[in-house]
Amino acid sequence: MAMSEARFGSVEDVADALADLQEPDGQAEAAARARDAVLTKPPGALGRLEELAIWYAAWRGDPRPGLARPQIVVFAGNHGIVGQGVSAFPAEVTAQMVANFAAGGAAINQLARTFGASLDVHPLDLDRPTADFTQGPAMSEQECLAALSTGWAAVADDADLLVVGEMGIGNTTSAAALACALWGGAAADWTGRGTGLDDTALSAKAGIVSRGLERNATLLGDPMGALRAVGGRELAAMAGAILRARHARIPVILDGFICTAAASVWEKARPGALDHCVAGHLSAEGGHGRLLAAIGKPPLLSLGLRLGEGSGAALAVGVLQGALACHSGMATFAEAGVTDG
Ligand SMILES: O=C(O)c1ccc[n+]([C@@H]2O[C@H](COP(=O)([O-])O)[C@@H](O)[C@H]2O)c1
Ligand SMILES: Cc1cc2nc[nH]c2cc1C
Repeated sequence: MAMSEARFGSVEDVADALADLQEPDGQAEAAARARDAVLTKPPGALGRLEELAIWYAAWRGDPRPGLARPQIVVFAGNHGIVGQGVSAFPAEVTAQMVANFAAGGAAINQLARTFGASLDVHPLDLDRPTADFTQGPAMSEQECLAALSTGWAAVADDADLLVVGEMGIGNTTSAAALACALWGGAAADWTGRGTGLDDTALSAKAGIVSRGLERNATLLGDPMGALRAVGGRELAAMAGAILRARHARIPVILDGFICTAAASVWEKARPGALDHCVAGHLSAEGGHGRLLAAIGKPPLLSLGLRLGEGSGAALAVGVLQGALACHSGMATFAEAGVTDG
């Protein structure tokens, strides 16, 4: 993308976008709630599906919505921190998995097809990893803005649901550092096994997260500064896509630990900025539960997944499809001639 086309040329552009957020449609929400109350079921019997459908109706401005064009976008990035031995897999797997996505062989390809979602994959400068954040900031301001802009541009205007996912060997280390910078606590609270570290490597990883936070301390007071200091290109791109979705009133299903860490930059900068998002699932990555609690989002699913790629969120698309099929398709008590309770 030419620089002149980039959505974010400066940090001020990002602050402006965050200051100017769309809100849900209160009338559609009230009408959806009224409809939910007269559907042929005991009140509340569809549990969290009911609030889920009403939430979606409010963001779409339609009290009886369908879900026709779910879009999954996966961003891939490489991380200098991998040189410190923080992953069970080598950095080359990031590009190899991008090839696997293109060939249709990854889990997310199967899940996208299962739930009728489009799938776009954006590799971000894979042959130019971010800097090792124990040595200095992972990204320059311009690198971070370029990745945010790529994410912003990746969202289809006519999508009616967005799932953002990622692929990036080493990115659970970045996500742990970002979560710790934003939400406080000890590095070990946020550090998990990623692709499968043993106990020794896990405690070394927490030490590396801690060193990275000390090294970048001057940048961490500001959420955007934290994103560029210890994040990565795919994290910034996910954040850009999530912000664009808010501007287009496209509801978002968040995926696992890395996706949630990236999204939480906006929640920290402006509480409520993620009101258009739900948490798709609870990842097995240590720290994800704590992070979901920090942003106040209970997960829809808890299946022990720790894959990334948007996989947990893609499964939750099926839950939302079910919620909307019931909400928009069920008969009312009056229509069905069923006696109200
Ligand atoms: O989504 C999650 O919660 C999640 C948890 C653990 C690992 N991952 C995936 O595994 C990769 C990062 O793991 P690691 O060990 O290389 O930091 C990256 O490609 C992620 O998509 C993803
Ligand atoms: C094989 C593999 C597939 C992945 N998909 C998302 N993260 C991943 C990490 C690895 C190692």
